Amino acid sequence: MSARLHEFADGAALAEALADRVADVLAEAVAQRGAASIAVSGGSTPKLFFRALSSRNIDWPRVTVTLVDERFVPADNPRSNHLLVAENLLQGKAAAARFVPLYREAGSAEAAAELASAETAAIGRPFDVVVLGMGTDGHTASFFPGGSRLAEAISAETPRGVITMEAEGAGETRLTLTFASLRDARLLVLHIEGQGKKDVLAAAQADGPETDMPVRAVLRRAQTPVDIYWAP
Ligand SMILES: O=C1O[C@H](COP(=O)(O)O)[C@@H](O)[C@H](O)[C@H]1O
Repeated sequence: MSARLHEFADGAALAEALADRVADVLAEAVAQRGAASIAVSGGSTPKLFFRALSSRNIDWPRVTVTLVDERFVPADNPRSNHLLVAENLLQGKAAAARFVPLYREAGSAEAAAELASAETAAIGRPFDVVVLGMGTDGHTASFFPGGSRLAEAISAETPRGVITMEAEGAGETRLTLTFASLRDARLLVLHIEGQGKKDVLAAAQADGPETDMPVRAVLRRAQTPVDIYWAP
């Protein structure tokens, strides 16, 4: 599947443009279907974008926000993606959105994944918007090279849902939406910043196994063309 590259002078310009684009797609979904959905990533990259999107004038009570992936930690943990979203996206106008977390206080990460699978399935499919990030190791979502369930996570045969992932570079056990949950989003964005990640992207766009750079699964096999948003 082809990708389209959108380049910006800096992260602030990217954040505003991406927020405009995402807000347009969410508003259109609300107008056409009465509801909209977005799955976002964590990490250090999306903060400015989250703040820009939170100020957009859309019908937020009709918007459901969830996460592409999460660490198996409670929402008050500084490494929680839920916390990042709560502090930066679910603010201002966007505080009225419904948020579906992936972490649950369940007995195990597997039990949490089952609960999160059921609740994310109820959001409706496909997602209107998915915003992915990428690590310098070529992971996206929690599809980590060497991950314990990587083959299952990126298989086209694995159903939509949330599964657990353990990997050396991941720190905590992860909860991640499967590839099938992400591949057909109406707007599928890969948001990366910095020359280092542009170089990683170029490597991912070259030949090689998906298991070495799992972002390749999305770049090669997503049903929706990937919109790559990049700033230095
Ligand atoms: O572990 C994660 O990392 C990626 C990339 O994060 P960044 O800090 O390099 O922006 C992120 O997309 C993913 O959601 C997160 O869990």
